[in-house]
Amino acid sequence: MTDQSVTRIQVGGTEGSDPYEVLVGRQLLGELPALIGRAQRVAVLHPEALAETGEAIREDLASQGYEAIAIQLPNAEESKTVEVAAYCWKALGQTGFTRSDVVIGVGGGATTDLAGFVAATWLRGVRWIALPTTVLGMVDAAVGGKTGINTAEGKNLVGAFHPPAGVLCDLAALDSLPVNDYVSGLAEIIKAGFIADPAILELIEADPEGARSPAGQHAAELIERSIRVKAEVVSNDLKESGLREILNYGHTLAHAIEKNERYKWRHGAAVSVGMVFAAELGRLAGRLDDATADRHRAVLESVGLPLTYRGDQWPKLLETMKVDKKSRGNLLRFIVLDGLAKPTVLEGPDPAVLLAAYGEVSA
Ligand SMILES: NC(=O)c1ccc[n+]([C@@H]2O[C@H](COP(=O)([O-])OP(=O)(O)OC[C@H]3O[C@@H](n4cnc5c(N)ncnc54)[C@H](O)[C@@H]3O)[C@@H](O)[C@H]2O)c1
Ligand SMILES: O=C(O)C(=O)C[C@@H](O)[C@H](O)[C@H](O)COP(=O)(O)O
Ligand SMILES: [Zn+2]
Repeated sequence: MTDQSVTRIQVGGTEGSDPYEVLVGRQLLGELPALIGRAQRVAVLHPEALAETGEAIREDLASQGYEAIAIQLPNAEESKTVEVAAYCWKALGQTGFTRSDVVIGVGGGATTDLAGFVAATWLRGVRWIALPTTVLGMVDAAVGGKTGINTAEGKNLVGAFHPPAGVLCDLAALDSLPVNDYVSGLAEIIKAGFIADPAILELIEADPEGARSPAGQHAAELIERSIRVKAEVVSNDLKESGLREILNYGHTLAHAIEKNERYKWRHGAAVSVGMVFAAELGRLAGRLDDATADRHRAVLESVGLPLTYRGDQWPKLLETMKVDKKSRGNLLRFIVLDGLAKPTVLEGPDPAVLLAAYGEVSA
């Protein structure tokens, strides 16, 4: 892809929601006014790490005549709390934010989850635009309209389905991302490879070192392929009545690990361990062949993602997994693979099989 080209990926338009586009390219801010539409006020929500970017966007919008405010959020998972949401509601209230005004979330997945949630709840729902600045935000969090915050009991337990009006993925933003965060986003890209698009796995396996950098030869292709996987799924099942659950591959254990680590682990790192666990669960349940299960370890390790977690934590993790959103009553449900790109649900696995699968990821 040349610097000038912009890829447009359509999303949604089902279940009463408006369709929107995910744009991937560079210098996309010129697209903002069309997305903002006739709003008078805009609020630019950004993390501390992107203070300059947030202020530059605010100034640019103010110079175009919008009443623009910037709301600075804590970095990373610390922003996904009810206290931070309340801080934003207060700022919107004091600015006189009405139903025709627009929230803009500029940052990683934590920022866009929080910004989308604030937009979903303010006046029972105002428009919002996502400007993801991490790989993970571009390929997953900003697309699909899942917004939310954490509670003391677990990850993303409060939220709403509230799709954005548009998503602008400016690849230049990735140049300032620490390598650890870039690699964390690869976990969701690899997830897309295992559940739907094995060409992703082949691209990474051919050049794992290149995959770790935005300068890598296939960076844009990996991002676009993953967005297409997500767009296809959420366009067919926005509110997760079935199909969308496949995007939760690896997440049942991952969310329990994140909570156990008080959200100091990056989401992608936890998803990496969670996918190895899910692969072992699939294998032990007689669904997944050995080669595909082993391929998880190989590709995740090749880019530097973790494969194991503390063995002594199983009872706590199991307890947390019970409030996973895929659970139904006392029934635990996991996404596993019947084969490469063949995701399916495993309901109520034998506790001994669960424990054995955890043994395979225990450090
Ligand atoms: N809604 C969804 O469908 C969905 C999907 C996947 C993940 N998520 C959520 O996304 C979150 C993880 O997102 P993430 O991995 O992007 O992490 P993040 O949002 O926590 O960002 C990681 C760190 O990078 C900083 N940062 C962001 N962009 C930067 C840039 N361009 N340059 C320098 N620093 C930058 C952030 O301030 C933060 O400190 C989790 O809360 C996860 O639950 C949501
Ligand atoms: O979009 C989805 O649906 C996903 O499951 C994508 C996940 O990568 C993402 O982490 C999501 O936030 C998890 O959703 P949750 O409903 O399990 O909180
Ligand atoms: Zn995720």
